[in-house]
Amino acid sequence: MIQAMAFFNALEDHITKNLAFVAYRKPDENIVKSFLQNDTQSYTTKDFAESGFVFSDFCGNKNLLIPEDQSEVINAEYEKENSLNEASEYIPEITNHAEQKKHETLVEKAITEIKSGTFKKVVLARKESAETQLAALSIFKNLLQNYPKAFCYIWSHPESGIWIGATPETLVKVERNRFKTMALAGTQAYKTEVEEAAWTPKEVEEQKIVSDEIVQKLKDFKVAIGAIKLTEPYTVKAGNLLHIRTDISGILENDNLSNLLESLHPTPAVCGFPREAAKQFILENELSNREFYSGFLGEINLKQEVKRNSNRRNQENQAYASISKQSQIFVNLRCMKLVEGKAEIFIGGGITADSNPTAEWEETVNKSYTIKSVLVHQE
Ligand SMILES: C=C(O[C@@H]1C=C(C(=O)O)C=C[C@H]1O)C(=O)O
Repeated sequence: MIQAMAFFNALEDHITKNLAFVAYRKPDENIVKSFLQNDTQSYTTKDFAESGFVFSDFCGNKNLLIPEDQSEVINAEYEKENSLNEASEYIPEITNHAEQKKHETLVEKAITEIKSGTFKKVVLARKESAETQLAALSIFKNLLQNYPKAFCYIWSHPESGIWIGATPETLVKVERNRFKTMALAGTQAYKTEVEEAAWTPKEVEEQKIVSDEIVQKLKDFKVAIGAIKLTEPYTVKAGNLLHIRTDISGILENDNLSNLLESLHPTPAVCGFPREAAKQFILENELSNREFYSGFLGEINLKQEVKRNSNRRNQENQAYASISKQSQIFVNLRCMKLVEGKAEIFIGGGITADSNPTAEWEETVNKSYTIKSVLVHQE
C-alpha cells in the first residue's frame, strides 16, 4: 500500500509517457488499485486464460489486456475528501432538438421492427460530446467521490485512448468455482426512495427479458453444474438513477472463462433479445460506433489468498490459506472517452414494443448526468 498522492503521481507519469495503465476502485471499497504496464507493447487476450486486466469492445473484436506479469501493481487507500455532490444536482443544459429527433426516429424504427417480430428488445445508444476543462485524473477522482457504490475506473492505452467510467453493472464475478452475475435493467430518475419506487409493466418486462435470457444462455453454453439461483427482482440506486436488479449465481462446470464470457456478453441489458437480431440492428442503425462502450472490463484470473476454516480433525490450524484465481468483470456503462479536452459520453436504453420515443430520449439524458456532473470542478 502506498500514499494516495504517490499513487496518483504514478498514474500521471504513465499518462505523460503514453504507457498503458488502468486504475480502479471496486463498489463499496476504499482501495484504489492500478496496473501500470512497464513496456510499450500492445497486448490482447487470446482466450481469457491470462492474468491481468482486460478491456473489451462491444463487438468482441478488440480484447486489450494489461498483463499482470508486464506491470507494476500498486494500491492506495482513498478516502472521501469532500461532501458528495449528487449527480442530480447537475443543471440540465438546453435540449439539443436535432439530436433528440434523430434518437426518437431510431427508436421508432426499432419499435416497428419489434412489432413485426424481428426481435423483442433492443438497446439503442447514442454519443454526446461535452466540453471539459478537467484533466483525466481529476475526472476520475470526482467519480471516486461521487459514486462509492459503482465500479469507478480510468483506462489509458495507446490503442483505445483514455476511457473513464462509473458502472453499476457486474458482468460476472468468479471466485474459485462459483460465479455471480446480475440482470440490471429498467431506469427511472431517483426521486423516490428505493423502497418506494414503483415500476411500470414495461420496465418489469424489460428487466425480466434480461434475467430469463441470462439463465437461458448459461444453460445453452453449459456453464453451470446444478441449479442456477436467482433472487427476486429488487430496486437499486445508481447515482441519480434507479434500476431493477436480479442477482444470479451458481457453480461453474469448469474454469473456462472464455466460454462463460461468451455465454453472457452481450446481455440483453446492453444488446437485446434475441441477441443476434438485436446486435445486427444496432450495428446497422446506431449513428455512432460504440467502441468500448457496453463492452466489458476487469480483472481476470488474479491469484487470491482465500482463508478457509480447518476441518475438525485439524484443530491446531484454525484456518489455512489456499491460493485460488478470481475474476471480476464489469459492463462498460456510464462511461466516456476523453478526446482533446472533450468528453464523448455514451448512453443507451432498452427499447420494447411499449417504449415511448420521447421517454427513451429523456432516459438517455438522465443517464448522461452520471458523467456530465463530474466534468466540472468540485469544491
Ligand atoms: C445501456 C445502459 O444501461 C443499461 C440499460 C438500462 C435500461 O435500459 O434501463 C439500465 C441499466 C443498464 O443495464 C447505459 O447506461 O448506457
